[in-house]
Amino acid sequence: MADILIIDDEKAIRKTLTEILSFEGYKLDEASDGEEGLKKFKEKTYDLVLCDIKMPKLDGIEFLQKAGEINADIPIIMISGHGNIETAVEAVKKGAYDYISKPPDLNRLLITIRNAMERTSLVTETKVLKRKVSRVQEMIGGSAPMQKIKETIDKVAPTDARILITGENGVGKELVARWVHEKSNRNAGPLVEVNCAAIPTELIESELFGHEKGSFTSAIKQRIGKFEQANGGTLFLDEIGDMSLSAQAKVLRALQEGKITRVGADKDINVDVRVIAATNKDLLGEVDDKNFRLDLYHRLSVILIHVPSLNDRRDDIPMLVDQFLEDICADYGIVKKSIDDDALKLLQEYNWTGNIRELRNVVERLVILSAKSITGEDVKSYVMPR
Ligand SMILES: Nc1ncnc2c1ncn2[C@@H]1O[C@H](COP(=O)(O)OP(=O)(O)OP(=O)(O)O)[C@@H](O)[C@H]1O
Repeated sequence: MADILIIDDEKAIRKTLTEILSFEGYKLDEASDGEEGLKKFKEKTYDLVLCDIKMPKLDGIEFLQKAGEINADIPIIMISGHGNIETAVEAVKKGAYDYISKPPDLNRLLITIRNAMERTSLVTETKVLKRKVSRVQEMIGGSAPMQKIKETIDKVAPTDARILITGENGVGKELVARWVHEKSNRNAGPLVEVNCAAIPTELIESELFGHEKGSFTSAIKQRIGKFEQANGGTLFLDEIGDMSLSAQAKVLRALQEGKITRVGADKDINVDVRVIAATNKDLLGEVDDKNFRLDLYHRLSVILIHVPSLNDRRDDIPMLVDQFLEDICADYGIVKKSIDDDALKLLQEYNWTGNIRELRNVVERLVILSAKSITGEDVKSYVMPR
């Protein structure tokens, strides 16, 4: 059932609108001036607002502007008296969905409300679709470390420099790699990803370099490897710290000579590939333990980008929460829920694993279990301290 907020200083108008709309099955809240209206608007996510233009304290136009800064997705319909049709038209230009005149005409009122709600669901649908077709997800975060990462990406992306991205699980290493590719001159070429930890040691060479038919028992047909697939583009070697020493030797050769050989073949193939690698391990420690080749480390780490854990960039949490709220509510096909300052503060102070997926899961849980506005109490009940 849709929630509507009526803001009008005339009690009689509020009463009439409430009667008509509750009869139609809407749930109503009332406010008697713009200031009270704004307070309610902040506390709860409405599906629609009906707002008078001329009111004490905060007038309709000011309300429209402030509400737009809080949540621009909620349609606002202005209620205009005789003397202020021009202002109502101006309000529509400034983003109001439409206006109705006083005294409200029943049919026009209901049709306008229904159309506005339909538009909201279209807007939500469009957002979901846009997100699905957009190539790379936005990298959220204005904290000092994130700003530095974004600056580094801008500087190094257009060069062909190899990059080693370090950081714990789920901190956004892959996203960094995607943005480097997107902002590089190779963005028309492919971005091919290999998760070195997920491939059994004995198959990694064939995965990276391909193989000829019959080169080993299960090689029933010829196969093109990831290096070849990434030709003209970028190869993202994720979890490089888990690669076997023999595969490391071959990767090193590919990087040194720009050539690869398919398993079981005797001729070389030239490849033009930019390599970006990522790891959650301390690679130099792995070198000390003789699990990783120092010469390969040097080849890969021309540029080093370290992505810090979420706990080391808590300033980004409110922005991430806001983005996740938007994404998750859009996925569920509901109007974006709001979150109050107490809840945000608790999330900002929480002891995270550092993995951004954990934050997303928590926001999803809060969206499912909380009312339209997520409060500090919700966080206390649904997000258990670890
Ligand atoms: N700055 C960010 N803004 C928005 N979403 C982000 C950000 N960083 C990471 N994410 C999201 O968090 C999730 C984990 O990110 P990603 O896969 O890039 O991390 P990773 O460090 O490569 O993880 P893993 O170590 O598991 O390979 C993804 O869904 C990603 O889109």
